[in-house]
Amino acid sequence: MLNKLFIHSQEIARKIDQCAINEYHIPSLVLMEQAAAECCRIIQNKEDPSKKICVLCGQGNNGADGLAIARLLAHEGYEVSIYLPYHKTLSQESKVQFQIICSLAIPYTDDLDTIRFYINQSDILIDCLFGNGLSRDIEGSYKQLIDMANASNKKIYAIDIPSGIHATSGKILNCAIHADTTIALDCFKEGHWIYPGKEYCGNLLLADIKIPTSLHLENEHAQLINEELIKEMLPKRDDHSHKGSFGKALMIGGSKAMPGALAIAAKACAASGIGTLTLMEPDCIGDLMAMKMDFAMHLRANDRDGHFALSAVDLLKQNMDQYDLISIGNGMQRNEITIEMVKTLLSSNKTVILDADALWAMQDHLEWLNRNAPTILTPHVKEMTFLTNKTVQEILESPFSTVREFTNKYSNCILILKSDITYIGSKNDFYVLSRPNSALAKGGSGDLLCGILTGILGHKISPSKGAACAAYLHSKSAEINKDPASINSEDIIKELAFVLQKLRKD
Ligand SMILES: NC(=O)C1=CN([C@@H]2O[C@H](COP(=O)(O)OP(=O)(O)OC[C@H]3O[C@@H](n4cnc5c(N)ncnc54)[C@H](OP(=O)(O)O)[C@@H]3O)[C@@H](O)[C@H]2O)[C@@H](O)CC1
Ligand SMILES: Nc1ncnc2c1ncn2[C@@H]1O[C@H](COP(=O)(O)OP(=O)(O)O)[C@@H](O)[C@H]1O
Ligand SMILES: [K+]
Repeated sequence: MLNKLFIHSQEIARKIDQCAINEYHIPSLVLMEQAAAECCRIIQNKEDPSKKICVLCGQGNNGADGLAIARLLAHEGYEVSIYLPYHKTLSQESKVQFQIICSLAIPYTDDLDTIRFYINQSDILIDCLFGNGLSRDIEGSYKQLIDMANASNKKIYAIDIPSGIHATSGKILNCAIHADTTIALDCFKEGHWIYPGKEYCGNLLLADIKIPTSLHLENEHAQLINEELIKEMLPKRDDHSHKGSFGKALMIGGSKAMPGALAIAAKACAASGIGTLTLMEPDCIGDLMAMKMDFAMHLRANDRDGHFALSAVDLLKQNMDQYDLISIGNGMQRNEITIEMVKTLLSSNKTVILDADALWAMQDHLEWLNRNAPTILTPHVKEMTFLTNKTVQEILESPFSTVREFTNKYSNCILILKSDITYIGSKNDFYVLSRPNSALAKGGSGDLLCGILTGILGHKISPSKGAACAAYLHSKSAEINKDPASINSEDIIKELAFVLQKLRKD
């Protein structure tokens, strides 16, 4: 049973396979048999044995997996046919698997017209043309096969990764199988979690092929966030505690035009268990904030034109030492004063969370991030353009390397790159959260996350683990039994209490 869901690049996944074979002495065919048995078990659980299955195999080891899967499915009583290219081009492992197929007399062909017939006769296709070894554009008969499979409208299971999707970039190399289900082998590949690769996977599952966990941990990896991981990491709350045990937070933000952003963040922070919370807001919204927030204390700063006046910078300098962690940005407005306040905070030794307008304020001052205390930044993809030289398109195409480049450069930063998939990186950890939910595709969702993050970081937890917990809590609390169009921040904050309770109890 896999308790950690690792994500690797093509190169590292290959290296891990090779290490398992050469250094741990697990024969390649043993790994393959394990992979085939798991795939067969998954398919058997979903498909009746009366179904006819056509397995499309390539010349490499993804194809060898396909031959082993075909054999096991035939053994379970499915009617199976196989496409296999000309014998001479096959990998060593494929040649062994092919001999077994021949001795069992399972029908196979390398002829495109015959395979068209087999595909039409089948209920299900299994795509084993290319896996982690795809290295260049697909042309010729392989392209014809992929087009044929996609046009057939049959249900398709892709093994390891849909053929045509590059395992690191998630890009389509000329054409790709559009799968209904993809069974990743041993680990996820980065390309499973980048568009368009993710979309081509359909329902994405992971098969454990029993490669030692240590091999994943000692190589560069990311982990997919799931409930088990969060249960392990979520900070406990000792009953013999006091308000000082759970952090003293200051949240800075708000303006006449956007008081709600700070209010939402503050409520989410309170609901996440912060010990004490103070809101620093411009005076013009002070009364409103006091009415909205029973729980918080208030540090009112002078206002000008509906936002902080310059004197807020001095007020911050005089007061900031009292707090353990400070967030800044929600509903704050983009102006020189925001830049000055961010600069002040980043010259301190406090844990700082930069959100929303505070991220804009960083665009010409990235050197401020070279500090000893942790800085947690929460950009959505557009805000990420303030922090790199990349365009939105380039960030979307390379989220793993975008985050890694940033955290390699700013080694005490934790970056939460937000979209319907969220990528969380630090110098030591990398987490990916994928729980698409249109309930969160609304203004204010980012403020909620910032509040939950501040609340969780008040507890004793490393900032990157805290960031992973906050991202999970945020999305899990938005999974409410209501139409997503109507789910609002109040609903999500209420649900958070039950999500936390369940995670801590189980
Ligand atoms: N024991 C193990 O190691 C385990 C491996 N496992 C399985 O192995 C899979 C990886 O196997 P793999 O490395 O053989 O790569 P695979 O994806 O089958 O294709 C490579 C072949 O395709 C060729 N080729 C590439 N691009 C091409 C193109 N555009 N058009 C045409 N040809 C192209 C390439 O040729 P070359 O580039 O060398 O000229 C080479 O011949 C992995 O996904 C998993 O399923 C698991 O069972 C776990 C244990
Ligand atoms: N379709 C979606 N599925 C899952 N999460 C989403 C989706 N759309 C947005 N989110 C999440 O909601 C939050 C939106 O943040 P942001 O864009 O900063 O919102 P705002 O600035 O309006 O508060 C992020 O955490 C993002 O990951
Ligand atoms: K495949």
